[in-house]
Amino acid sequence: MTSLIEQAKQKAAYQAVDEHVLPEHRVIGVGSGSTVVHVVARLLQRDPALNAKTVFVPTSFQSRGLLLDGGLTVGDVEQYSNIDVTIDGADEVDAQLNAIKGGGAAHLQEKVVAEAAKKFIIVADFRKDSKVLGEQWTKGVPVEVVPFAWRAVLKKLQALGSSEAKLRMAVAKAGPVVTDNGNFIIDAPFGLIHDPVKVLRDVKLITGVVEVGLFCNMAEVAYFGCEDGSVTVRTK
Ligand SMILES: O=C(CO)[C@H](O)[C@H](O)COP(=O)(O)O
Repeated sequence: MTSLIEQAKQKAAYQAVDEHVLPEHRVIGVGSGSTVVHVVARLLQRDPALNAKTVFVPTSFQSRGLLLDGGLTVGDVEQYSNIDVTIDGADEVDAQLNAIKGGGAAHLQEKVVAEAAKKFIIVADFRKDSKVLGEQWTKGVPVEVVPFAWRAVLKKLQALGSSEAKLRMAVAKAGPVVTDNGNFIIDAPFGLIHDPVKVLRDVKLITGVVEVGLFCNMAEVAYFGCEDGSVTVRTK
């Protein structure tokens, strides 16, 4: 039986695809994570003739695999820098639609594909819905760093007020998580983030930081699957 959370993810994903992936769209960005699995499932329920005319731009090894397994045509932002719409998950979304992303360590490619899109849509379950970032997602802001600089970046993050910042360690491998881009991830908690743009700027200015998992002023709409089976749609 599907759990409440899985049902919530599915409802949000299906509604977002139904409302934002249009027959005339030719290039669709596809985010990463467990909610995006439902996005791809819904895309695969479309008319196969429509999918055959469409290119899908993945944001990670995981989402590329989902698309290829579904027999869809994949492309990259180098070939397709104008994306009609990108749909992605999030770790937390605030009242203004700013988001924390990178729980799956894919936020660099996710941000590039989101920024290349005319519309960026977030799909999530009820646990991700917050007023202020840092309320629900307390693991910290994911920060992708070049490996040789990680200790230097960690010190700078601590100096910026993230005293609990730490290198993300792998689970089924000794040592750190290595991203799809060959980098490391530092998770940097900043408590409640009332000004995510400032945190984004401050962290991005640290030399050695590749990308910060704060997506500010990017999403047009967020779909949250709720516990009661409904979907909350939040627009800017
Ligand atoms: O940002 C991400 C990966 O880098 C994911 O979109 C985010 O972690 C949400 O994942 P899930 O849908 O599994 O909760």
